[in-house]
Amino acid sequence: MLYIIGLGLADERDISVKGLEIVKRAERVYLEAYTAVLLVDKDVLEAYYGRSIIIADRETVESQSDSILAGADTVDVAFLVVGDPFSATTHADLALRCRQNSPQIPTRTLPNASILTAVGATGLSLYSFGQTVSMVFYEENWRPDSWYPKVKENADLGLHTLILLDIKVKEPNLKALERGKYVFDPPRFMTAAQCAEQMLETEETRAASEEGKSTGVAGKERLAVAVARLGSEGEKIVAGTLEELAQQDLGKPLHSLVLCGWKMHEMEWEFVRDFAVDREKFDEIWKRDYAGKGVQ
Ligand SMILES: C[S@@+](CC[C@H](N)C(=O)[O-])C[C@H]1O[C@@H](n2cnc3c(N)ncnc32)[C@H](O)[C@@H]1O
Repeated sequence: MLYIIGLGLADERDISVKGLEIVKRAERVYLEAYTAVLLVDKDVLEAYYGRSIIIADRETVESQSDSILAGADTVDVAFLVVGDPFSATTHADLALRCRQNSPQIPTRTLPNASILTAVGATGLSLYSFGQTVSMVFYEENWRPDSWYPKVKENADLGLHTLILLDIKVKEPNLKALERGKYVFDPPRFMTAAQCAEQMLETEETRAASEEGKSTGVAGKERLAVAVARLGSEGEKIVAGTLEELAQQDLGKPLHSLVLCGWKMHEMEWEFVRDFAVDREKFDEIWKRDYAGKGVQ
């Protein structure tokens, strides 16, 4: 059996009791370590679980899954995923390969907390979120803004947008590669401030280009909520305009950003304003542009 086990969001103790029992008795234990990370290192997990763990990077999971699935039709293999295994990740692929395997490999999933629901701690109603989008690191010649039309679609419906931020682990260093050397860059995690900055830049670029490309959905005075390390003791939530949040340092990863929808309800506003960098400004903008007004 392949057990796909969610680890939750913060540390080694967020695994469920059921999950831990399986980890303790499984033949092999893998940790998927590229779509999200816990706030603790592998050795802390190993000490708590009493098991050694094999790190499964993207290459292993996507191109060498046979090594993970080997023998899983007869023995138990545990595949650990940070957060919830089927939330904002692509592990349906691994489960599908189990079905297609001959003989078929039975699978079982153990769900856990996910950023998709933990974000409710901001006070924004999960009923009022539209499609989730991802923000990748802008590079010198590559500044993809495919997130923009999706944010616009959500905004047209008055809905909030959860923006998940880029994680780069085990990326080959391109300069070294040109010299024939295979070395990895240090891991990089996008901050909420970097995300806000990129959004403002895209809005500005669109405003300066052909008419109609800029809609204001990522303008300086759009209200948003930045979150860091949700679910951990040191979690942080800060609300403000995109311009304000581009200046906020929320500390260690992981971070996410929520862009507030026009229909932000009074009850949501009351909750969120407690996290505001500048409460007066937050209130003023909410009353002027939001407060259930619908599309502007
Ligand atoms: C690809 S998603 C993986 C989601 C995971 N499977 C889950 O269910 O939460 C990873 C992104 O979610 C966000 N994220 C995950 N955990 C977080 C946390 N505890 N606090 C804030 N953001 C988090 C970050 O933006 C991170 O880059």
